[in-house]
Amino acid sequence: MSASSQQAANTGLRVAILGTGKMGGILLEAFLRSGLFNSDQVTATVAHEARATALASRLGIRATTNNLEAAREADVILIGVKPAQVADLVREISPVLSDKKLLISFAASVGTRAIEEAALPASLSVIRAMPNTPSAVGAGMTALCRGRNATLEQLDLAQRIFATVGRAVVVDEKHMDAVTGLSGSGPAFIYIILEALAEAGVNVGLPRDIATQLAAQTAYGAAKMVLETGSHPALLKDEVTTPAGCTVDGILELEEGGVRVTLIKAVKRATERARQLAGN
Ligand SMILES: NC(=O)C1=CN([C@@H]2O[C@H](COP(=O)(O)OP(=O)(O)OC[C@H]3O[C@@H](n4cnc5c(N)ncnc54)[C@H](OP(=O)(O)O)[C@@H]3O)[C@@H](O)[C@H]2O)C=CC1
Ligand SMILES: O=C(O)[C@@H]1CCC=N1
Repeated sequence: MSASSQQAANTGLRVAILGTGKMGGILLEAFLRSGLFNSDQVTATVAHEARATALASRLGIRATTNNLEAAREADVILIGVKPAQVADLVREISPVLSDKKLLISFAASVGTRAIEEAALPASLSVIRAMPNTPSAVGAGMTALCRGRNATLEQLDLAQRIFATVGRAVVVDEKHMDAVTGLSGSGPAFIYIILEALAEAGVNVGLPRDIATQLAAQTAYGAAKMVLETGSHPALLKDEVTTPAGCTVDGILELEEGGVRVTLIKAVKRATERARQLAGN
């Protein structure tokens, strides 16, 4: 059963998502679907009134452009604005922050220390998360780390929250930009690979809808094999590669095209950029 179809125990907590754009919207809808929060426990904020109105009427939640009001009533505050906006937003809501609230930022690049320094009180509990968009279908991957004031219980709460939308792991904060470059940006890299595989299927004569299905299910199956067998991907690849068969010919093309190096460089570039995003 996928995580999205599992009902989670309601936390009984009030939550505010400040910056409910693409990622925030995906998390919000998934949390509501899982039963983790009911619509009357959630407030979402955005920059534009029209978007707030649309969100409120579509999801039956309270949506506003007023961050202070939303944060005042929340036990858990999720931050999903652009990295360069995080510090200002935290300063804006500081008058209503207290030791009793937990702040979880899922903005790329912004460290827990920077958030703690922008916040009053200085003892605010901060957790940093890096989710990804497959959270929309319960197949998300989120990495979490805690700031200096967050307790293990709060980290556990954050892990339970994100586990309702997929897998959630705890990492050292020093790894968060690498996580961003790999699993945060990763879905975009995989979509390009799927698009290319589907195009390849069309090139060898398959109808596009079938080719897309074959490509996506093959990627899903291969990913599931890695996760569920625990086998090294190289060993699983060897199972497919019949001596003097056709797979090895395809692999030769991949190696000649530098697919490994290209993917390594893509994650490296995304990680390097993630390190800079808080600044601009
Ligand atoms: N997209 C992804 O795959 C992932 C994104 N992230 C992180 O999530 C964050 C948002 O990214 P994404 O969702 O892609 O971007 P979006 O541009 O879709 O979302 C940003 C949201 O912030 C809102 N906003 C802007 N200013 C304010 C403000 N002052 N107060 C309240 N809300 C405000 C915008 O409102 P409006 O809609 O009205 O313009 C918009 O809804 C980033 O920090 C990113 O690093 C993390 C993991 C994955
Ligand atoms: O592209 C970005 O900056 C965000 C962070 C990870 C995924 N999307």
